[in-house]
Amino acid sequence: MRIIVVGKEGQVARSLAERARAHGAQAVLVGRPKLDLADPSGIEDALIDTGGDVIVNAAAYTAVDQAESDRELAEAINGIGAGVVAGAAASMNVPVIHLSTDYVFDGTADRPYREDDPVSPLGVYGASKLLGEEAVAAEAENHVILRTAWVYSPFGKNFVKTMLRLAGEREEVGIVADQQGSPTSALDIADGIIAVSRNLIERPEDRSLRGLFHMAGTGFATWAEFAAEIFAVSSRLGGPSAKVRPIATSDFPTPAKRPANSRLDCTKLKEAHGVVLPPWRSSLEVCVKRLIGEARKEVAR
Ligand SMILES: NC(=O)C1=CN([C@@H]2O[C@H](COP(=O)(O)OP(=O)(O)OC[C@H]3O[C@@H](n4cnc5c(N)ncnc54)[C@H](O)[C@@H]3O)[C@@H](O)[C@H]2O)C=CC1
Repeated sequence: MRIIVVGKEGQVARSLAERARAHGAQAVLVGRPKLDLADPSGIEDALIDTGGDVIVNAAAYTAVDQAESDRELAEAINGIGAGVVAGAAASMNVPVIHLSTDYVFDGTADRPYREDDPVSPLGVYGASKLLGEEAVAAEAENHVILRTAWVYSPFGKNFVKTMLRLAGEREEVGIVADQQGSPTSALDIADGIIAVSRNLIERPEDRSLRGLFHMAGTGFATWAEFAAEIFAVSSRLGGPSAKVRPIATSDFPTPAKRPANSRLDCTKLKEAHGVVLPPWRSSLEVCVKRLIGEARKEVAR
């Protein structure tokens, strides 16, 4: 199976590149300058030129706060560009897997969100990702949209790397304790995407495999609990650690509002695709171990 991955540098794109081989698959990454989601004119040609059995769109405008003052570009990349990728997949007659976000919800529900719950994004980023969901569904019948949340990995910028850096600089960090979600390893997302890809290719007529699904790490936490676990694992491994001071969202104002409840109910994915991501704590341990190991190697060099 040859997977065309849109995006070259992102957490999910790099995780797909790393995990594909372990699954006997090949991931071919295509991104700027060859494919720019903000420039629809070159997208289909770049995808046809790359060629593959399935397209995964792992690229997006992901700067949540910056998007508040950059609506046009966020909508071009996350909305229009995503639709053009899906349209190209349809004309190539291959399935498309698109990534979306918990930020399509306003976070006011008192239980984990299901796929058919009403959407109501709080900011420009969430609204632009919702446009993308609608465009993908309109352009390609043979699609899967995977909403995920709180993504971290050994790659790029993310909460785990930020916490480990801060632990090296401070004794205490203030972390919001009134937002809940599921920390999700991009490496687990990659494993999940590869399993979903195989299902789509092996069962081209099965409609239950197509459509919208939630895919996040198993179990829930607040950001403060997530940070405390990062420090606990790091400290066990002899890495940097800090004390977590729980704070309220209102103590940490940001340009974009975040949902208080980002919990995603992933039952539909399990029932249709047989995919369940591992408990968030076990995947977090793998990532922290790897980051501390890499930092030690760097120092030894
Ligand atoms: N990071 C997170 O916590 C969450 C991410 N998601 C979604 O998951 C997907 C993957 O996210 P990450 O890997 O964390 O993102 P990332 O921010 O690590 O990577 C985004 C990638 O998109 C590429 N990109 C940006 N603009 C582009 C353009 N105009 N043309 C081509 N490529 C472009 C970047 O170069 C980068 O490779 C995205 O769709 C994101 O919206 C959903 C929920 C949470």
